[in-house]
Amino acid sequence: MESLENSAAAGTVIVAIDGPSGTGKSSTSKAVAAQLGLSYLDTGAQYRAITWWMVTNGIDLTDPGAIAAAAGKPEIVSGTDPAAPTITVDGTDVAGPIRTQEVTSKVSAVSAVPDVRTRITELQRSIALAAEKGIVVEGRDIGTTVLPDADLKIFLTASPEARAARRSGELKGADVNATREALIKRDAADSSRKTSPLAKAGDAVEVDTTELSLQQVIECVVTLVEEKRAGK
Ligand SMILES: Nc1ncnc2c1ncn2[C@@H]1O[C@H](COP(=O)(O)OP(=O)(O)O)[C@@H](O)[C@H]1O
Ligand SMILES: Nc1ccn([C@H]2C[C@H](O)[C@@H](COP(=O)(O)OP(=O)(O)O)O2)c(=O)n1
Repeated sequence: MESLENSAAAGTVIVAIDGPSGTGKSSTSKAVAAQLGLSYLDTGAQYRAITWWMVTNGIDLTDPGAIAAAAGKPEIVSGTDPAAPTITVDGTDVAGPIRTQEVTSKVSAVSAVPDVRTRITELQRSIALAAEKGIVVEGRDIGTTVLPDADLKIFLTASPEARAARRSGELKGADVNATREALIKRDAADSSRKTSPLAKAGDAVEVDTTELSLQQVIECVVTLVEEKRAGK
């Protein structure tokens, strides 16, 4: 891999934002990238896209060997404009289909398979290297594994209750308790997998968003990026 420090030296900034589901990673990352003129990458969307392809192609998702054998097949392309992020699989726009309940319930099993992670991690690093002005990359293992040399690492947290309330607000009519249980189950799977689990990097700044508005979280992260840029 070409050193990501080269791009940082050229005046770009690489920001890694990790955390569990519903902590505000996507909304915060998109807004921070837009405000600072940076690219934006939703790595969860990539894991969802490969999961959608496996479901659509009838891969047995109870068999890690079958998942690994198919991991290299789909071509996943992410558009990194924070104002209009896109995701395609073999040229098909999958922005809608990757958000279904079926994909959400299966994505942890697919993303736990090492061959899937190797492939998607390579893709993520090449996208980060290509970002001329820098990039905000959000996910679960960005600060720990994908971009360990990121200029700034943020780890967002929030209580399960706050996260479930936010998510069920999005899924109209969804039961908050059921949403909460599903979130906790997915976080546990993502945190306990052997390869590159959801984890806070030792040098990440933790921001508890439970009592903060989205605007407050955005301002906090923008300030941290500006401080980094100013060399503080
Ligand atoms: N600090 C916050 N306060 C209230 N709602 C928030 C906050 N941060 C995000 N949200 C809302 O919660 C939902 C989930 O946020 P999202 O950014 O998708 O989280 P994640 O990417 O971590 O899963 C969205 O509807 C978003 O608008
Ligand atoms: N860097 C990443 C990003 C996501 N994943 C996996 C684990 C997550 O449960 C799924 C979906 O991620 P996504 O960020 O879309 O999830 P939510 O927006 O929190 O619902 O992908 C991962 O393993 N590594």
